[in-house]
Amino acid sequence: MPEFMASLSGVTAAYDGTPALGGISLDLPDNRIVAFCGPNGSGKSTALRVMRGLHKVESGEIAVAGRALADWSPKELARQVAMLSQSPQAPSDLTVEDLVMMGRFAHRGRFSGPSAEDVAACGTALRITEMTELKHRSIAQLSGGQLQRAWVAMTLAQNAPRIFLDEPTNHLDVAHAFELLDLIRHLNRAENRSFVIVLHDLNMAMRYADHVVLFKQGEVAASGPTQDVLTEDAVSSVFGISCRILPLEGLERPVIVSWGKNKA
Ligand SMILES: Nc1ncnc2c1ncn2[C@@H]1O[C@H](COP(=O)(O)OP(=O)(O)OP(=O)(O)O)[C@@H](O)[C@H]1O
Repeated sequence: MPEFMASLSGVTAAYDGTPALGGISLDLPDNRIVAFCGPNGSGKSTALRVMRGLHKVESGEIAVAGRALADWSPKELARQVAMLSQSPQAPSDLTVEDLVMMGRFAHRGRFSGPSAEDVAACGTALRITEMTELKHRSIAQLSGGQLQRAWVAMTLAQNAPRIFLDEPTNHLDVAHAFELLDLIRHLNRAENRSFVIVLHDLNMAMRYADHVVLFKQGEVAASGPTQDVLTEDAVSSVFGISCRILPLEGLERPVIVSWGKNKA
């Protein structure tokens, strides 16, 4: 088993010549929940996309599961890493069940129908995301949070050992956000699946992540075990806000309290 689910060395990336990643180096531990945190536009999504081979790097090296990204075939990589991007698109007349079945593309032959294994994987993904009752509904007729859960189900149906999720709690109410993160923790602890999750809620990152990468302006400001990275100084300096990190009785990890840019 590889030590790192992904390693980046001196990776630069750009959009139409404008830099988005300025030479980042990272080793992301395998079998862990890794959170990417940082301000808007700091490079979190771009880092995920280059790690999944969806955006070309300008320079630098990337390895996934101990093997250079360029050495994976697209289908092999899809079996290895499932990714949910921030604003995924699909035809609106698809049903939830059709969408989730799309997650099985890496396991299916070009002209073959779904196998018993495909059907079982989709059934499990629908059940664990609580979408079974809505499986016949068209995706155009879902609420924002239901649609997000349908996309998460599609990503989980891929049954990849490594899963990248870009803001998976988008549109979810607080209870469903906790449920999703509990599910991620269960899939990590019970099935050894590795996750990289982009999270804006620092308290969610504090509670659920084993490892945090803090991005700032296309650079890595800090990367390491959650409580070593999410310190008052680091959060204040990366986000430009005042905060305190306080223990709360009954919780294993402390909570981050911020009152914005002003001093108390
Ligand atoms: N498709 C694109 N075309 C041009 N520039 C882009 C594109 N996507 C991102 N960028 C730019 O690249 C930089 C990094 O963006 P990225 O989406 O990686 O940041 P992020 O940390 O994920 O942001 P957010 O928290 O807002 O989702 C930003 O300056 C952004 O404007």
